Amino acid sequence: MQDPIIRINGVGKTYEGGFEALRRVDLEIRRGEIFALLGPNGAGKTTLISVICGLVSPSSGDIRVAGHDTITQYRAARKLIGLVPQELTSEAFETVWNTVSFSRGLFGRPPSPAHIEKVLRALSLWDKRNNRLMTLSGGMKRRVLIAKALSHEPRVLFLDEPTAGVDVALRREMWGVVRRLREDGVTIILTTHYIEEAEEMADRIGVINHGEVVLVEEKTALIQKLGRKQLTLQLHTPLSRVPDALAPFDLTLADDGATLKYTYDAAAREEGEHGIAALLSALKTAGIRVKDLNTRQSSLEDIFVDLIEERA
Ligand SMILES: Nc1ncnc2c1ncn2[C@@H]1O[C@H](COP(=O)(O)OP(=O)(O)OP(=O)(O)O)[C@@H](O)[C@H]1O
Repeated sequence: MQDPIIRINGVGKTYEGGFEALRRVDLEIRRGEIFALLGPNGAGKTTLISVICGLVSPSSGDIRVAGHDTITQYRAARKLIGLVPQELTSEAFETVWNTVSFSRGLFGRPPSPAHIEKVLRALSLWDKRNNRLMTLSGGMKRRVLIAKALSHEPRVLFLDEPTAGVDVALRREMWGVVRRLREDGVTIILTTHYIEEAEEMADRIGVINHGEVVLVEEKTALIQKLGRKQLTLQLHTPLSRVPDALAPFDLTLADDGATLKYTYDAAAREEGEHGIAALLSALKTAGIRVKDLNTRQSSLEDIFVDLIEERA
């Protein structure tokens, strides 16, 4: 495997007052991936991002960004990182161009109008470059946040809940922006409360709960591995109970007597003893006629809720 762009090694954080927000986190972020960090409120997502960005010092462990230690080589590490916070701070009277150019200067980079132009064009902000921030729509302000974070040409971009509180159209637009950045080779780490966002965007997913990374997995593998499938059968004639012959399938009969549900591991072979083909044939033998059927794959949301509840 390629060298990871971020290597987090045994990182813990205990805040003053004794609250342990992170417990021995080990995590590697791959170059060029979109990594979604999921977790309930207070799980430690912002703390982890802040530690990686050098805004909060870890109580234990160490972090390397492209080989640079975030404490002993802070400037070199920080230069490679862009951080998109949730909200714009008060620069209402500044123009888009000045705000973004100024951000670049903060990282000690020499002025580069060509780079600022490229960023503004990529984010569809070029026409607005001379507008004051206060005159922009919510969606444009979000894009300015990203432009600022990209002004110094980082290789890793952190997005802290990039679409919190925005409408569906804008959320989709933001997803498009993030995907294009990835195509440019930027590694993206985003935190989100929206499972749909992780499901849509991420290559890999990390789940953090009570300061611990409880799971890291490729998104597709995660859905396949932990996902369950549910087969719903609409029966021709309602049943009063599930016939004994079907007991091995562990079916549930809805109150109307006409809906049977069968839940099974998505990873399990469907042809097995308890597979769908076996079930359909057993139904036939039992003389139960099926009017309609459909299957549903459990979503990442189902998986996530199960995981968090398990560990609560
Ligand atoms: N400066 C601080 N001092 C003491 N405790 C803190 C401090 N900052 C955060 N915490 C606590 O650490 C825990 C983790 O907070 P953090 O902000 O990292 O969670 P989060 O996963 O980002 O949550 P959310 O989804 O609500 O933003 C919380 O219980 C929080 O109250």
